[in-house]
Amino acid sequence: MNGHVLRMSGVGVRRGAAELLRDVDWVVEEEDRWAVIGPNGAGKTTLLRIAATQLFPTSGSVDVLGERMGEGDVFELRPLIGFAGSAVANQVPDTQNVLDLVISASYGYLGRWGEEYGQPDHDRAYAMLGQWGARHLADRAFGTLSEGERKRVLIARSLMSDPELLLLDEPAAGLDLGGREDLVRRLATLAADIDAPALAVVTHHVEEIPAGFTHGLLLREGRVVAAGPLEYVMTADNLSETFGLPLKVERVGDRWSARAV
Ligand SMILES: Nc1ncnc2c1ncn2[C@@H]1O[C@H](COP(=O)(O)OP(=O)(O)OP(=O)(O)O)[C@@H](O)[C@H]1O
Repeated sequence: MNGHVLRMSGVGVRRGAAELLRDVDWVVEEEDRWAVIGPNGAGKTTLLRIAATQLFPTSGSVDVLGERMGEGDVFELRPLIGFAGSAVANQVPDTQNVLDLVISASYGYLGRWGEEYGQPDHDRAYAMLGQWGARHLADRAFGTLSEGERKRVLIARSLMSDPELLLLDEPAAGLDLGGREDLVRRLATLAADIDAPALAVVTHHVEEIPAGFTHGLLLREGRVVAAGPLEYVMTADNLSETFGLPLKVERVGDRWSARAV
C-alpha cells in the first residue's frame, strides 16, 4: 500500500465551464486525522466523494488503499472506506430500519435486501450504535430520527465494516450546541484510538475540529490554500484567505476558534 491510505496528485474536476477542483494534491497516511475546511461551495464534498471512490476526477490520479482509481474494482474497495454525510443520508428511505441500515454496511450495501447476517454481525452493529450513543434507536425507522440521531447512526454505519479510511462530510452540521459538543467529543475519542481508521472530516467551522486531529486541508474555490499539520495550517492568514475575510484564529486548549476582526 506504499504506506499511504490515500494519495491524490493533480486532481481536477470539471463540469462544463465550472472547475469544482483544481490541481489538488493530498496524501493521507494511516495514523492521520484530517480536518477539511472551507466555505460553502469550496469543493469539500466533491473531494470527499473522490476519496470514497464515488466520483472519478477529470484529471490527475487517485490511489486509495493501494489501488489506482480507474484500474481496479472499486466495489472491492468500498467496504474498506467508511463514508457518512448528506450524500448518503439522502439515499436512505425514510422507512429503513436503523439496525438493518447499520448491519448491511458490512457488505457495502445501503439497507437490507433479504441477505442473512450472523450473531457477530448483530453484535457489532449494536456495539457501533452503542459507541455513538444510538443503541436505543436500533428498532426505529431512519425517517423518524432527529438530525443529530441520523448523524450518529450514519457514523455507526460507516464504521460497521471496520474501514481503513473513514470520511465524514459535515457530521456536526445542523446540530445544536450540546449535540455538536457530544459529537466532537466522540470524534476526539475515535481520533485517540490507535486502531481507528485514517480520518478525514469536513467542516465549515474550526470550532468543530476535535481534539487529537493532526492535519488540516483548507479549500477555497476548488483549490488547496494550505495542507499539512494543523499547527502550521491554522494561521490567521491561511484561514482569512480560505474564507475571504480577515479572521483572528485562536487555539484554546486542544480546540480552535476563529472570528472576524
Ligand atoms: N454538476 C455540477 N455542475 C456545475 N457545478 C457543480 C456541479 N456539482 C457541483 N457543482 C458546484 O461545485 C461547487 C463545489 O461543490 P461541493 O458540494 O463540492 O462544495 P462544498 O465545499 O461541499 O460546499 P458546501 O459546504 O456548501 O456543502 C459548488 O459551487 C457547486 O455548485
